[in-house]
Amino acid sequence: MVVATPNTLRRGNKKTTAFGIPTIDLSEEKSKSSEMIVKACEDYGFFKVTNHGVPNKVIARMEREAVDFFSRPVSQKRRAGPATPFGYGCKNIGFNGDKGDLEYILLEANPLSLSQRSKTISNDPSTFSCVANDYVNAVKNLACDILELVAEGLRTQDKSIFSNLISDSQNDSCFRINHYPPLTAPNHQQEFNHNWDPSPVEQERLHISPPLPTVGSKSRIGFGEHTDPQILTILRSNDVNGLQICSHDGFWIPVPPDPNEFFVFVGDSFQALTNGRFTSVRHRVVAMNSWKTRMSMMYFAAPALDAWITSPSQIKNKSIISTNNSNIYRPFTWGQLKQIVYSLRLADSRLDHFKNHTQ
Ligand SMILES: C=C1C[C@]23C[C@@]1(O)CC[C@H]2[C@@]12CC[C@H](O)[C@@](C)(C(=O)O1)[C@H]2[C@@H]3C(=O)O
Ligand SMILES: O=C(O)CCC(=O)C(=O)O
Ligand SMILES: [Fe+2]
Repeated sequence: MVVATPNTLRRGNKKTTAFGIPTIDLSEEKSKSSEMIVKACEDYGFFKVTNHGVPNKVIARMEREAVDFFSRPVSQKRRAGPATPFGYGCKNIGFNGDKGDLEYILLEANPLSLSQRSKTISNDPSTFSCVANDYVNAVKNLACDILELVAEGLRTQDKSIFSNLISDSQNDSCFRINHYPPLTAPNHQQEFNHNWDPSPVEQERLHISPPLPTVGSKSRIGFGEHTDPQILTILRSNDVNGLQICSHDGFWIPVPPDPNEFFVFVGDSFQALTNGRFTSVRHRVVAMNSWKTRMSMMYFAAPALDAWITSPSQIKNKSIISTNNSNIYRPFTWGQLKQIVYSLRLADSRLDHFKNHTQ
């Protein structure tokens, strides 16, 4: 795959940043932003939102708690692990041998689990769980607003058809904080590896096979290419680069970081809900010549485990579903998709398992 240069990235006359990422200002008129969001979901499965309404204070507090956690000695961080899949993880992603150059915490996004898990994460668990809850609620509201705008843009009768899925009290959403080491600061890197590398005994137990994957000589894979399985992902990072998205024509597009704004990813479930009109965006994180640590926070908005993921009949008419009227996927529940997701590798494509045979 080729890393695109800025010139190859500009398409049409869409409102974009210098690097071609569609940007939607949520303070604009609803009809305009809903149309732009639908277009961005079709063209990229990815966009940036400005004037998102999430208070800076909520973001700053979450960032402070996360920085505090990752700066602890590894022995303390391990009390919150290993990630199975929730908890503290280091270099291992999922259960099937995927590796990345990062450490992370993966949390269930509901208040009860957050409060339980906080006890292993922080010396002041009630503050951590309160701060994480505030953050999760704020980004969940943002995700609901975006899903309502999508419904508006697709002209569905029920404007809450998608947002209801993730606001359900049984929703299975999760929250992840990733922490990537810098690539080029030798001392820092040494300290990072010293702190993070599992012992030889643990390496054997975890079936670790170094070295970590690379792309070219001056970069290392932080988080390998994949699509997110949920409906929507809401990402916020510090000002360190590394995130890349894959365009429909196969170019890796670097996404300039913007700590003040949020990035939104279409997930596999949204692809199925729109009968393939939207496609989930492949993305990855590549550590490149940076002296700084990247830290990103992702809210993965998912429905309840028993919720059916199927394209609503209202949007199955030809004017809205772009390709054809027939269902690409047979109906499945989020729980069924999740089971497939965890049986596969990071880069695998999961929706193929639910394709209708006539396709
Ligand atoms: C290798 C894996 C990790 C993952 C579950 C999987 O089997 C395949 C998808 C991975 C992913 C990517 C997006 C999110 O970060 C995540 C939490 C998810 O829902 O799917 C991770 C899973 C994980 O790290 O547990
Ligand atoms: O850390 C990032 O910037 C993105 C990570 C990601 O894609 C994920 O955790 O699913
Ligand atoms: Fe992702």
